[in-house]
Amino acid sequence: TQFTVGDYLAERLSQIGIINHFVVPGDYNLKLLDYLEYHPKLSEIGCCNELNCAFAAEGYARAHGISAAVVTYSVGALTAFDGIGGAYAENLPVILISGAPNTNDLNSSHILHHTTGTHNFDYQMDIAKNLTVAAVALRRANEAPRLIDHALRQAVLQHKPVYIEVPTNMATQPCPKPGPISAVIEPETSDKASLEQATDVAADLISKSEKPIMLAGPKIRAAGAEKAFLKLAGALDAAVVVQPNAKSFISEEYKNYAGVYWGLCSTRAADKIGDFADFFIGAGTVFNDYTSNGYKIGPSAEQFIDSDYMHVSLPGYEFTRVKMDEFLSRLADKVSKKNATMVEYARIKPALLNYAPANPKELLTREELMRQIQGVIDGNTTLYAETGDSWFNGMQMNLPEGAKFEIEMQWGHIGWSVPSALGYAIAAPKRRTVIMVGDGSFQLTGQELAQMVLHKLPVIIFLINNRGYTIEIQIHDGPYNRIKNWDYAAFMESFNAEDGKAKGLKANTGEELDQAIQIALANKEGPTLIECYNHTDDCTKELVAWGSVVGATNARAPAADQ
Ligand SMILES: Cc1ncc(Cn2nnc(CCOP(=O)(O)OP(=O)(O)O)c2C)c(N)n1
Ligand SMILES: [Mg+2]
Repeated sequence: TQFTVGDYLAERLSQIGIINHFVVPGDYNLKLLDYLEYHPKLSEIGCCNELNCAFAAEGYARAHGISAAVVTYSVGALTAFDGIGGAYAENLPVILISGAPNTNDLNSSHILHHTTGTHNFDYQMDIAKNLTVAAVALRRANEAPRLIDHALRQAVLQHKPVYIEVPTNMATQPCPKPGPISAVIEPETSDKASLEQATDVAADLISKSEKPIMLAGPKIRAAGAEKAFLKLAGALDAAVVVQPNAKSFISEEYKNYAGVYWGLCSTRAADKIGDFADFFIGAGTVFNDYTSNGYKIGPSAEQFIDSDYMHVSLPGYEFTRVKMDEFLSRLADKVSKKNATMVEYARIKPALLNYAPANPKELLTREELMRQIQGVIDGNTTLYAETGDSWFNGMQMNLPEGAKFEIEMQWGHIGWSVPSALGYAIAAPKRRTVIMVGDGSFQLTGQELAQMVLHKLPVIIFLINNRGYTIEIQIHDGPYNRIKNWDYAAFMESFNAEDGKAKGLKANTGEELDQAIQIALANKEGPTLIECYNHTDDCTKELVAWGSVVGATNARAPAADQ
């Protein structure tokens, strides 16, 4: 049969490593979906809506490295864009593929369905350009190979989302076969002279410091620089702290690990050893308003080196085209031991958080809830922490070697965790995926549990029901933070319909939670949701403190000269 544009796109998606792609069908993309299904190494995962489809692809990329979501034009893509903005914010290469009107209609007087009913067909591409690092529209079959390869290469190199628009009559068009995939995936490398000079300058700054500390930020995973970071940490033998949205990117059992560096929300006295240090060697850090507690924590520019995927910032210097991992690895060859922060940390290192068991008959407290969730986390577990007090509860969890932690602190879209964890579990079915999600967040996207039932994914969902938007209450309260309660356990069971194996359980006491967890761990045939009682006022002290700082930061008056 004739090789087509649809075959080209399918082959390229498979060649960059995608096995499952996430879809919501629509008449603008049905033929394209057929070609993806024809491909022997691609199979689709259907989602209930396009926001969840984009989030599921985002989660697949967290576990698998790269992903694709396929949606229909306008009514599909516009909600998918919310998840794509999240993928951009979180440095995840999601390839958003959208159906589009037949090319014959684009410059005609025809009015088409799913559009605003005008002759303007550009609004979708205009939005896509703001939320991706490459946005292409396949208007002629002979251009498809070049445009597809360009978009995919930008996703692979920059670890950011891209957009490919496929008119409904394009997938079937004849198209040349692809050349070697190296054209798309060949990595970039540093400019040699810049790499040498950047590491000379950095080594000199470090030699002049007395107590350097290392700080891993959220972009270190996207840059694939974790090993190089540890090579430098080993050469220096300095203390290592991580930003909250880099938790687990460095093993919490690493000999020099000193906790999450997040001011008053820190763990393991990371803030104290950070205050002791006189120089920060950062990698992939982002001090946004939430991770800097209202711009109140973090090193001064004079005592801070940082690096992103392809550039390095040092006091008085900026080097472009220097790759983070190559920079860290090369720098490790040029530094000598400077372990003052590890010597000091040995003196101040606190005992690990360890709550005493509560009376099993008593109403669940937050501490008892967290003590029992801690017990579920083993070296094969990935813990998802949804926006809410789950951020602060999750942050305090101690992760054994091999455990992973997923959070979305830059985009911070409530409801992200359930669909994202679906994608994650599809990519990594052998891992134990556990979600901590509040009642408010869950109400946005909980229906995606249906796919976990369909695909028999044994995800464990701790639905923390504190009757409302507690994180918002702590930032600024009002009637809008109260929500209608659901029967979340029944909601979970409702997805079984005639043949599912999901379980929806309620836990109001320590004893009920313990029993529910045993049932959840034994349920290999589907997800288990445990609706946990949590009194509205029983939240972390960190959320209370952080909420007031963030609330005040949000409320700053306009600067006088604005
Ligand atoms: C898409 C989206 N819409 C609104 C918000 C604002 N927001 N952030 N957190 C919340 C409430 C979260 O409530 P829950 O999930 O119940 O969490 P907690 O009660 O804090 O444990 C809102 C409404 C948001 N972060 N994302
Ligand atoms: Mg809540």
